[in-house]
Amino acid sequence: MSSNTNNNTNQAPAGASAAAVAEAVTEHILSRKNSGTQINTLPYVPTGQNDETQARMMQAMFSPTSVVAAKPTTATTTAAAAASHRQWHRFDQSQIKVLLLESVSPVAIQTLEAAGYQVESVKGALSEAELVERIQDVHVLGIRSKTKVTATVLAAARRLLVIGCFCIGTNQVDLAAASKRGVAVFNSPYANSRSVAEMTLANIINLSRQLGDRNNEMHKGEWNKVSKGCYEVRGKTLGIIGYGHIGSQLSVLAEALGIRVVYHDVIQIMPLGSARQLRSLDEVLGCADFVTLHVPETPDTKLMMGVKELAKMKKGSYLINASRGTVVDIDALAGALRAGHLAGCAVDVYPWEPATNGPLFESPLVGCPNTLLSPHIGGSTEEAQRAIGLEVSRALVSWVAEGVSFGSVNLPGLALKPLVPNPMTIRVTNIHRNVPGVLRKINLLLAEFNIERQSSDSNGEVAYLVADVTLDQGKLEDQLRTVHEGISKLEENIMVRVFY
Ligand SMILES: NC(=O)c1ccc[n+]([C@@H]2O[C@H](COP(=O)([O-])OP(=O)(O)OC[C@H]3O[C@@H](n4cnc5c(N)ncnc54)[C@H](O)[C@@H]3O)[C@@H](O)[C@H]2O)c1
Ligand SMILES: O=C(O)[C@H](O)COP(=O)(O)O
Repeated sequence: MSSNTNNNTNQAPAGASAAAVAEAVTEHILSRKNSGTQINTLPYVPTGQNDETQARMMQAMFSPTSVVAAKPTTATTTAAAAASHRQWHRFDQSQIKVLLLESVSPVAIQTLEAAGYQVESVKGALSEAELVERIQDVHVLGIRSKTKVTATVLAAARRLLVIGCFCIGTNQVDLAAASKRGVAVFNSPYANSRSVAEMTLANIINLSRQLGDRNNEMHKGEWNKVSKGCYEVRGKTLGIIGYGHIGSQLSVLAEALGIRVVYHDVIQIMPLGSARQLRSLDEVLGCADFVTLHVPETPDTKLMMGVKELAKMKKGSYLINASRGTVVDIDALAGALRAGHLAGCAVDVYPWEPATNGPLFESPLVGCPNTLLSPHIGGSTEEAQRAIGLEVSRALVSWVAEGVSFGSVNLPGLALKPLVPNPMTIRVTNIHRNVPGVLRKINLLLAEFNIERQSSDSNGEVAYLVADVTLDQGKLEDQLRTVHEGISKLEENIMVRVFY
């Protein structure tokens, strides 16, 4: 294998400095993005190259379209395999850079460090401009609900392979832009559902007994023993909007207290216990003593509780919002509370939330009667954060190290068997545009080898294919190159990675 194996036209000339090499690679990536053409760099690096070539090829290797990962060394790897792999500059897990924001659980840091990655953890969220600056060399980004990953951020994320949302919601990520760039997004779909359901139940009882107001008075030294306007929750009606993981969990807990449960959801969902699905939001608003929101942030749920909807709620009823701040018109809610139409509210999420802890919160709800405000802590329990930390960090490692997309919220989820422990078997993974004929082109490239297994699935505009392919003894280098280059050059290609 000659030292001039990288035949991309934008590569730095021989003898170029490390800085020039980095520039050349950057330029190459930009030109690809601008022109829509595909990167044609060789991601695997033959040994025995001079430092410059190594540096250049490492740069190429860590561009997002051409990472090649090696199988982690396992007990089953034979000496022959090791010898064979020694011909190549292996993908080094310690090169993977992880940026975690918003105080992600320490258990996630441990998992990612155990995988060999370089992990940087930041307490708060970052603004778009800060993230654009920080993300350029990052392969793995971990966030919670606050950090917005916009198309602009993604455009700056030249090396990004994956985003982990260490929470349920994924509305903070431009999922379509991520898919188009071959960036997988994972979340934790239900590890904090129970925590939110329990807090909502606590809020229902607290509102019904005006415990927030009594607590505030006592802290000011005021003894105010009253029963007027305070009720048991037994026999009252709870209206749940969004009967998903959280809504249905709450339904069960509430019925155990003797609360009647009705719900509204855009899809037909089997009621748990004695709960009843009503036909419309209005029907729920008209009969519930407590209305609680558990919908995702979507164009349809934006301001779904506005002036009109609040007016349709029963006089003296209560509203609880632990979903997303955009779902409720917060000025209208403050108006309904001050006018005495609503008897109270509990709010955990806001249209604007501070990026860090500190005395930064402002809201029209401050000072409203019987109003319980919490700083977006519905899912913030030790149990939930630990479970989320483990679940998401494991998904990130499986994606980076083996191309496993199962559980991805933006790419088709393929549950894959582990890599075959055969030194000649490689795993080819390819994200491509979902257009007619593309699978035929890929399979033409793979056809001359033994395909051990293959899966593919599509998800609107994007499809994902994984093939475990056994190459021929002694021809690994050439065949790897043929497969990688061939797929890279396809006009439908978004991202190709080969694991060996
Ligand atoms: N406060 C917190 O800390 C916290 C924690 C976890 C989740 N959340 C928020 O709660 C939301 C719900 O979580 P989940 O796990 O129950 O989600 P889920 O996806 O399991 O359930 C959401 C339900 O809402 C329904 N829905 C969607 N649009 C609707 C509409 N317009 N009208 C009625 N129903 C609609 C869906 O069909 C689904 O059944 C999350 O998307 C997240 O934004 C907040
Ligand atoms: O989407 C979620 O899971 C909740 O809103 C919790 O978000 P957080 O991790 O930022 O507290």
